[in-house]
Amino acid sequence: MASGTALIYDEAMTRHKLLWNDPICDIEVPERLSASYEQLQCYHLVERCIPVPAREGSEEEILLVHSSEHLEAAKSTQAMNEEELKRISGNYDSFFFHPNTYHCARLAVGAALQLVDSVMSGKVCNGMALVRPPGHHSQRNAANGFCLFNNVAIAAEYAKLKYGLQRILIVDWDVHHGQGTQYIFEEDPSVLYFSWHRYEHQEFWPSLKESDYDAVGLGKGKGFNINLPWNKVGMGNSDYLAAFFHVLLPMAFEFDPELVLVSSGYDSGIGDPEGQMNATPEVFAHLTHFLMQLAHGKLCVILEGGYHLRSLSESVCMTVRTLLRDPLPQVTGEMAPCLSAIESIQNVRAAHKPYWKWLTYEDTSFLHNLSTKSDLVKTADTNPCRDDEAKITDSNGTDRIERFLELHMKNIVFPVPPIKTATTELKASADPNTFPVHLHVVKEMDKNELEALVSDFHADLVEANKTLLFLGSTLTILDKILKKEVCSGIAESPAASASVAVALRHSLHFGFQRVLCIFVGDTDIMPSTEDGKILIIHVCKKEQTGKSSSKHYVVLNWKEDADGNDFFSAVLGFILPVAYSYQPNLIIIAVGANRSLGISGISLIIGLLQGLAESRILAVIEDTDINLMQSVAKALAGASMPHFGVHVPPTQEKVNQIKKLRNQLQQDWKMLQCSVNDGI
Ligand SMILES: NCCCNCCCCCC(=O)CS
Ligand SMILES: [Zn+2]
Repeated sequence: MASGTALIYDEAMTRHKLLWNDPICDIEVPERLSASYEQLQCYHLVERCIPVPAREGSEEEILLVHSSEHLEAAKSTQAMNEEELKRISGNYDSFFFHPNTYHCARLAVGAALQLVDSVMSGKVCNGMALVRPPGHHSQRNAANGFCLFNNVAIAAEYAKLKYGLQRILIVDWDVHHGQGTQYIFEEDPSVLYFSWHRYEHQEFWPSLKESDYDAVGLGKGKGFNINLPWNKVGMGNSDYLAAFFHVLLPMAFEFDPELVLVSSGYDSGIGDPEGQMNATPEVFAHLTHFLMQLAHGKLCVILEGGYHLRSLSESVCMTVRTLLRDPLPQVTGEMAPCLSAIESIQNVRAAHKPYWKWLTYEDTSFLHNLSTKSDLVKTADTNPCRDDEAKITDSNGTDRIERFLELHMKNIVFPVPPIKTATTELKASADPNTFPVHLHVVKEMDKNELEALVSDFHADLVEANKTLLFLGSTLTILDKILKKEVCSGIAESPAASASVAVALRHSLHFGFQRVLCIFVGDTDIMPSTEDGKILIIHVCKKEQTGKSSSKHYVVLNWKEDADGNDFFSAVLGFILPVAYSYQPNLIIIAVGANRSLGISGISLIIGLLQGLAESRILAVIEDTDINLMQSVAKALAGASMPHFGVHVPPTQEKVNQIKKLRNQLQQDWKMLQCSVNDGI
């Protein structure tokens, strides 16, 4: 399993610059690259990455996407004087040439290809390429929107050709629609393209009809082009997370890509003059973390836009830190998507319903059927999504953004230590290669220390006759986590329910305010949760007599489908949104007897929830299945997800159960919202 993060940066790409006055293009400055790199150095992240050199993309590689006319036109600019450069630049929408542009654009292409090679060869697991000029607006025959060659599109074609890949996911979180990339792949089912973008009902550049949610791809490519238009500015962290939970991630897991490329534009971040959005840098750590759960972690992040230097730099650092598998900082802001975001999410889900199994069962419907979309334009008020925060990004807000970000980044807590998973003597740990990840083995708590602890706090929970010892490993590991000596841990227990009950009580006693417990399997002990300090999600086979779900105690009846894992939609569409709404300080994953989930379902939960609680996860395992222990250890240690078997969509009755729970709880846990029809 490859490890390590590549970083590609070449100072030569700073030599493309605007030579004349052009208020549209003057934000695409060389300092975008140097400031980002300097911030990475400042956080000591450069030295933790594996440096990979850029190279010039060859003409042949550029011709994978572009016409020879386009290539020749670009090549001819190297010898031009300023007047000629200005004239040829005028042939394109929002593009400028400099004598070095062609060379820089070839380096940007080559950097992207070097990154693909580093990941596909297993030299690294993932990486980031800091490049300019950007690429996602450029088309077969035209430069556009600061872009000359489409770096990410060429990287996708290159990966298909050289590595025979058949499923590549491109995630474009830049705030502009990568129409260039859409045009290149809209008939190609081997490339799933997802883009969200400021749209404002076609008011915002590039103001294209085909940037709307109903552009789903053409011919064989139908269903493989996903456009999520933002019809208001001021979108924030919760809007972006909801878009991942309810649109991108279910499709991405069903698509099961072999490689993930990110058109990583940070003009969707706060303070950017183009985007006017409110998402803060740490959200990019969470978005990156989710994508690392796909394609065995094979992820290539390639820079596109981002024009507020401080916002750009901080977001780049958040991305690289996550690629290095550092635990994620808590995401800030109210976990509630705004109405406009939910409308867009609902519409794009409805538009894609005919093409995706997981959607087939969801009774999504268009907000307004397409003919009345014009009504939306009339109703759309021009105010940004959240008036209060939007003030931060008003025009003369530059210095105020600096101050805001200065303060915001100071308040961001980076968990220490970076991910380290502890365990006590595991039966299997004798054989090191069964645990392919480094496990920090801790000494058991000694008997009298344990007796003192239990008798003080937990005697009522532990019947006298039960051997106290089994509590030992749970409390030993929990103590290490509470004291931040380790991030996560695995404890074996012959009675998961009792161990969990004591662990929950102990955590609250320690002072944690919100503990999320996901209990998989049958259990009888369910501690009281009414004060909101504990949220239980109980995944079990059979109907729990007399226990209906409530805000802090959710029962999810799920018996995994025999021939595959259908649990994706429950994790992505329900558990993840609830967990992110709750923002726990600690997560306890317990696996009791008769677990009704497969190992991949349990690993998926751990992998996706790891972004929460600063990665503080305690796993309490009753089921001594060695494969389960191994998978849990790998997931906790941040190793990328195992390959999930065949993706089977959940049955109608399982989807109905999720829908019912979503309707029942979406007022409490607002990240569950993905349509406005349910009378929000
Ligand atoms: N009234 C005309 C306004 C034109 N604005 C063009 C902005 C291009 C932005 C391209 C970009 O950021 C790439 S990521
Ligand atoms: Zn952009």
